[in-house]
Amino acid sequence: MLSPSRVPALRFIASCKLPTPWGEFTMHGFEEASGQEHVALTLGVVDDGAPVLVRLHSECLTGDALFSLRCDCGFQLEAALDAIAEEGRGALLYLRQEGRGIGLINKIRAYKLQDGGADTVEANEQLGFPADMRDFGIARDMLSELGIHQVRVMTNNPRKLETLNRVGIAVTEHVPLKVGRNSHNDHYLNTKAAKLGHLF
Ligand SMILES: Nc1nc2c(ncn2[C@@H]2O[C@H](COP(=O)(O)OP(=O)(O)OP(=O)(O)O)[C@@H](O)[C@H]2O)c(=O)[nH]1
Ligand SMILES: [Zn+2]
Repeated sequence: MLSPSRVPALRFIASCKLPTPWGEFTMHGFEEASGQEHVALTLGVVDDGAPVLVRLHSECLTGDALFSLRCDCGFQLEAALDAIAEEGRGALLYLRQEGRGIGLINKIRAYKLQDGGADTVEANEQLGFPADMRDFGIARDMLSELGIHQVRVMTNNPRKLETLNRVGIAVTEHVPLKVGRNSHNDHYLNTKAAKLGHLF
């Protein structure tokens, strides 16, 4: 249950079935006051109080849908769905935070700067953005609405774990998600470890 004393950052809209190669998920739609939309996919019973295997996945159109090798996102998305399907229970929050929050067109601008030699953090900064604009706090309202209060989180990003604990979602386990390293994203992943604190 959401605390009555605070206004949720986003609102639950509707749920439907979503059959996939990994099984039949339920897809839940949410909307922020700004109009930004997010979805969660759940498999099995997730509101029984036991810790739930969860992935907070930030939108990456290029990696998730267009098979880009510049990052590890598509591989992580598949690995997370594999793990949830194997347990028969879990949740994937698909957060519409494209380009670490700067949006798709700005991510293309950032990629162009990286084509010219900047690293992923320098490119954001040259465009006038912080290295990472994402607020993972929005996951609290999605998880609360789904009846999930304890999570086992698949990520390499310690900021996701810290944020969930800070907003009152108990992280009972950190599950690393190290997949998809290749010659195109090797430098990018090393920069994330060195400058953004990712655990590899
Ligand atoms: N601005 C910018 N965004 C990027 C770049 N490469 C990937 N992204 C975005 O970064 C987000 C994914 O972040 P990652 O740092 O790969 O991973 P994470 O979500 O922090 O951590 P994990 O849970 O371990 O995946 C997605 O929104 C991508 O669109 C880049 O070079 N520049
Ligand atoms: Zn990506």
